[in-house]
Amino acid sequence: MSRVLTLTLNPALDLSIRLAELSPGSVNRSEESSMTAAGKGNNVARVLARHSHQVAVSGFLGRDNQAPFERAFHEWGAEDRFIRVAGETRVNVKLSEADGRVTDINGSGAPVDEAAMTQLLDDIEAGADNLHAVVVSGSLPPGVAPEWLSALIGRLRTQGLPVWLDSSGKALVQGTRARPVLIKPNEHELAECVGRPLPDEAALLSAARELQLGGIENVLLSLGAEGVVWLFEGGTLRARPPRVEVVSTVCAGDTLLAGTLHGVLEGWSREKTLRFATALSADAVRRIGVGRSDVEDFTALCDAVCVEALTI
Ligand SMILES: Nc1ncnc2c1ncn2[C@@H]1O[C@H](COP(=O)(O)OP(=O)(O)O)[C@@H](O)[C@H]1O
Ligand SMILES: O=P(O)(O)OC[C@H]1O[C@](O)(COP(=O)(O)O)[C@@H](O)[C@@H]1O
Repeated sequence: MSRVLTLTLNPALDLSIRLAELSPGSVNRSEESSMTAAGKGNNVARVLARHSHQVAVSGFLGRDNQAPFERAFHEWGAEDRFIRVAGETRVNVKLSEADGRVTDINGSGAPVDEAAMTQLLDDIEAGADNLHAVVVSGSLPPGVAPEWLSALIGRLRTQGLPVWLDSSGKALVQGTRARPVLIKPNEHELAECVGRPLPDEAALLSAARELQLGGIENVLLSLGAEGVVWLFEGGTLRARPPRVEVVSTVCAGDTLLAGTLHGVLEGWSREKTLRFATALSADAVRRIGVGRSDVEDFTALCDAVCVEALTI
């Protein structure tokens, strides 16, 4: 069992709605809906806690609707170290249609002030002992600048902590400058990060390698249904998931990151780690929410993942 801190600076309540087909501009009827405590770091925490790691969750949480988060953290067995801020945590809407199409409507989040940012830094400094990894995931709320994120990652690194970063836009650009040990961009995020279009797989792989050679030890490039490419010093592994029935792709990226971190913390080989993480994220798309490894066919799912070494 390892100790992990997840930082979700901009958490969310995910309102997931399943419907046959979205008809914009008219009254739609849902087939199923649910509200879940989420946000990228929290989703990672949920998966890690389920795999027996000791997890602390932190970031900024709106005081006015914190009850469902507190219930969820308690249920997951995660230590709640969120800094409370004024107002409500955002609600993100996820519309999943029968054909697998997902429409995300993500809010901007509750504003965060300097005092809360200082409190978070102090709390991290006080509670960083014996951590095996820190996951920093998701977008930034109003008031938090990408440069602050970069400084935060720099500080964690100075404390000797391996930081895993999954973000987007300017936060990813600035966060990457502080050299986390791993980043997990999808293709759009990678293009934003290097500041140029990446029209095909060759362009994507060479941009990912560029970042890795520039000092990011691991780049985990996620490619949706096409799978994932893991670039590290001296090698590249590619994994392809089996075809699965798509219910919702929301949380697939968070599950992939959590599954990879689980394998690394367990000391597994990269091949075993990537196979597991790819299978876990394939399971995530079969359901609303994060992937599960306690399902009956999980071994078969792992066996069906195709892992190969690439020479790039
Ligand atoms: N349709 C799918 N079938 C099987 N696996 C999938 C599918 N979509 C995503 N995945 C898995 O989930 C991972 C993350 O998905 P991706 O969409 O790339 O991430 P993000 O949600 O961060 O954009 C992929 O690398 C892949 O392993
Ligand atoms: O912080 P962001 O980038 O707005 O993303 C938050 C959203 O991403 C999620 O964490 C899902 O992320 P992935 O689909 O990339 O795994 C949702 O739970 C949440 O609503």
